[in-house]
Amino acid sequence: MRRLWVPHPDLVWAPCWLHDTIDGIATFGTEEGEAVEVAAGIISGLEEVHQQQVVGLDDVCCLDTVTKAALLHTIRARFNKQSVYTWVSRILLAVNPFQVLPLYSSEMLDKYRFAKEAHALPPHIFSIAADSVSNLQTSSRDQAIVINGESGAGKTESAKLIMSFIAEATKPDGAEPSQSMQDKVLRTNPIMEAFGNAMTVRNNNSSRFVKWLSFFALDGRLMGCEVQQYLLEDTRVCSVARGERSYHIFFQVLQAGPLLKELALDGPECYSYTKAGQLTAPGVDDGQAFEELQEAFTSLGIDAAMQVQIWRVLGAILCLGNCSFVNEERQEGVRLRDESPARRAAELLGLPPEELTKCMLVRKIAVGRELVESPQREEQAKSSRDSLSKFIYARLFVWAVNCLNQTLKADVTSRTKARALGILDIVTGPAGEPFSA
Ligand SMILES: Nc1ncnc2c1ncn2[C@@H]1O[C@H](COP(=O)(O)OP(=O)(O)OP(=O)(O)O)[C@@H](O)[C@H]1O
Repeated sequence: MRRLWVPHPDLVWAPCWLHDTIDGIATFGTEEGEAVEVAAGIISGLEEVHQQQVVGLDDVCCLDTVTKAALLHTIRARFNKQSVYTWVSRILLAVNPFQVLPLYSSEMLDKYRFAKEAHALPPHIFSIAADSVSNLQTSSRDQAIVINGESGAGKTESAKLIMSFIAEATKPDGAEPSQSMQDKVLRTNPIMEAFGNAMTVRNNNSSRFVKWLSFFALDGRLMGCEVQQYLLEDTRVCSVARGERSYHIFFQVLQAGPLLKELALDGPECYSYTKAGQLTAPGVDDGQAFEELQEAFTSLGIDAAMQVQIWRVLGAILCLGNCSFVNEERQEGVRLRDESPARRAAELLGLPPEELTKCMLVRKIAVGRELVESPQREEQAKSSRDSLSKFIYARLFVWAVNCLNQTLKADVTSRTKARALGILDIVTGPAGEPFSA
């Protein structure tokens, strides 16, 4: 009986046995006994199934004949056995299991860490990490890992697993975990996620920026690390699509009762920027995340007083979002409908309220060498308000990243001699289009 790759409504391609062809209709049967009918005319264009293509080989490049169907089925057959990783030569394909699998224990980490040839072991994210660490230690060349996929594919989780591996594999013997550079590196995660992640319809903890992380190692020891962020989706500060949420950090701050009292802030249902979207994100515990964020800041040298300054800036952005405008009577321009949100925003930022208000109500135009002020219309005032909020948020994010880098940086002499290992976490669209903010 012939066995062919047949178009399937759910599986896209399925390996099927040809049973019969009657009146121009070919009837196939899947391995599970499901009947699949296709027009007999297409049979001549279908590929033969080779046994090797259905067993779920570790490496797609070991297939004698690689077709889209064979590639897809290999990954599917492996996934069904809870093997979420597959090699394509030295590229690792990872399928998000959306469940905790027993794949990342310390025993597993050690298995890859101490293997002579990690690539010879079953495909695993630790194998990629082990390879790059070993190359970092033995070769004179810098290393880079590119993690790429759609939103929700598991890039951030993969990056975190690689970071944990690197932290463990480069830890000096006997180092106190809580004081080590390794621990500091891992502590960047809650901070980057609080400022740069948000709930979207595809992922409740979606990174809304591109992250480049560089580790610097000298003689196999981690000397420092640097985080760079690009293309933060700043529009999310002011507006979100249906079913989505603004950045986690706003909701983390707004759930902290005593802090709200201290800063005279209210819950997320009281601010235009937060109430425009979802107030909670399933699976995201804002309270716990806020505790982790505070611990991370503290351990990276950003003390409680500085943290309050950060919460004040965030509070100010929320208050700015509550500013609305009405047309002036009998003259051009608009005024604030209610002055209290702008006044509160100014207080939190430590600015004169009239200066902050002017940024929204008045436009400055350069005429020759002079700056001329002209009153704004309502839409223009709203746009200025939102631009200001986005600008402040983006600057705060940059500032937080710079603070992390100050704590994590290797000194210049060791850095010039050190080798670098970079990790790029970048999203692509469904058809592999590059990211755009
Ligand atoms: N290896 C894994 N094991 C278990 N669950 C995982 C794994 N990878 C991802 N997930 C689950 O999938 C969710 C989405 O993963 P992740 O945030 O890493 O996606 P992403 O590709 O970074 O998305 P985005 O581009 O939107 O940031 C995680 O919150 C987690 O629940």
